Amino acid sequence: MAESKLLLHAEKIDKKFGPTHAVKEVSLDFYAGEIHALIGENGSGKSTFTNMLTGILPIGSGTFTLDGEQIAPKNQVDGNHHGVAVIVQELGTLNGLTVAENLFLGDEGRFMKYGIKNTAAMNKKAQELLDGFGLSKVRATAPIENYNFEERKIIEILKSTWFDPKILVVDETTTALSQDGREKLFEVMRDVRAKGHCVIFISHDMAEVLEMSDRISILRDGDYITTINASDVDEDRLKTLMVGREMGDNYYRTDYPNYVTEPQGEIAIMMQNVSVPGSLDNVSLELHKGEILGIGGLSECGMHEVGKAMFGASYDREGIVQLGDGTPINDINAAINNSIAYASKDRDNESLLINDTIQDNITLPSMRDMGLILKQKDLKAFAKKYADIMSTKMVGVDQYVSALSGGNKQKVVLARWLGKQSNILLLDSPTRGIDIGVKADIYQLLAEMRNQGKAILIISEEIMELIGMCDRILVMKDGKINGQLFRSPELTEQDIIAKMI
Ligand SMILES: Nc1ncnc2c1ncn2[C@@H]1O[C@H](COP(=O)(O)OP(=O)(O)OP(=O)(O)O)[C@@H](O)[C@H]1O
Repeated sequence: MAESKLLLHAEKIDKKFGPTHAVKEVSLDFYAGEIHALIGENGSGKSTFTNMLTGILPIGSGTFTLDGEQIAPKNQVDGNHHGVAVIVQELGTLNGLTVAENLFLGDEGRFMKYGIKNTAAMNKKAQELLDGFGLSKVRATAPIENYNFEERKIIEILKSTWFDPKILVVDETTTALSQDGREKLFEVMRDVRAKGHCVIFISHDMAEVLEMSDRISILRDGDYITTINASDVDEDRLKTLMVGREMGDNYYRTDYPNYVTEPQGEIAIMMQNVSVPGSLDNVSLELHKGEILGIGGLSECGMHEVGKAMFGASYDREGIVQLGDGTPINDINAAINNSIAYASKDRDNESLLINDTIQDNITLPSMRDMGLILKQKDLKAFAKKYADIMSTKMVGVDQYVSALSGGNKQKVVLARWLGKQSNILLLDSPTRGIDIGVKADIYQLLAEMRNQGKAILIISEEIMELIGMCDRILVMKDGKINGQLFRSPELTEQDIIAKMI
């Protein structure tokens, strides 16, 4: 750690949501010039703790003292004015506004003169910031909706740092980013530390936590457990501290089927010459029954459109998507009727009915299989069964999804498709935000489904996940497939990266 000046002190910070005691009198010190990781299982209180610091949530009780001054931000903009910024887990930019308006949201005052906003000056300043951040292709005047999830995340990184915050909270952001986006974020985090400020870094990736942080604090079920120096622990020790028990280190599949260059099994679904403007350029691929097919690539390679296009959810799709028997899949209804499941990377906007209950979210696509008369009791039991299989941390299935932690929301998405018993699963970033314990369970579940003959597509930014789980990996670049690699114990991250760039 560069310096050891106390920058932020949290004193008995506490928060309850009805019956859920999310954060229990947590006291913690953060120093100037450190990257301080906050780790814990899904629902352990990490986001609730930092959301109180950054003004997203009101403080239940307790105090935050930043640089000698007690702060209790009323909202995120107020937080910014107190020197704290956050990059949130989901989308932190607002639709309906331009890029420039998003960048300066709450800070428009700096461009006001005599009560009139100088939009030209605001756009000019925004473009300067974008250019300086290596984002020249993003136009300050364009609506934010013109940009995809990752681009919006990068814009959000810029938004959270241009005013030089003393504390930057990075809440499970890396899994939303591809390799190059991640490097950009790490660069920003190192810069904040070098300036003698502090990064609070929330991540479920233990290797990344060890690589990036100076100190690590652990929360378990809302309780503060301990703080350790990153240099004093290894991954296994961290995992044990986090979950409170020893963890095996075999997450992934250990089998290596002996086909080497040919996928086997019938074709479940295929794309032929599919193009989507700006994303996919004449892509053809086949997904087989009993196969886990991976798709990887750098940002802007188009990989996140593949799942959408196969699910019939892309706008302006050209080309053919059909099942092995020729049934066309041109819209979401046809996809669901033909036993196809899709989990989007943009979980809150595209996968969940965020203002609805866990029960509705899980039962929705299965209702059509449950007969004409739906009994509340049966729907509830159905939802509970699959939420429990996914170890969803919740008060009950009548709880709103918006009240769940990020990782638990993802469990609800997976529980929905598990309940539907879909034969074709198109999973974009399936373990994004999921803690290591549940991650291991999901991998086991996917391996079992594969053995039952289901066809599974995993689109992932996590190269190790692709290597560990897939029979075959397609690497995309510039909207096209740039290479194919087969499962092998010899396959390395470098083999995949080489085809990405
Ligand atoms: N707005 C809310 N209303 C009710 N309960 C909530 C709300 N926000 C969070 N909770 C609950 O508080 C607990 C802590 O959630 P929190 O989001 O802080 O966990 P987390 O450690 O950040 O998890 P993750 O790793 O999944 O992001 C969870 O049980 C969650 O369901």
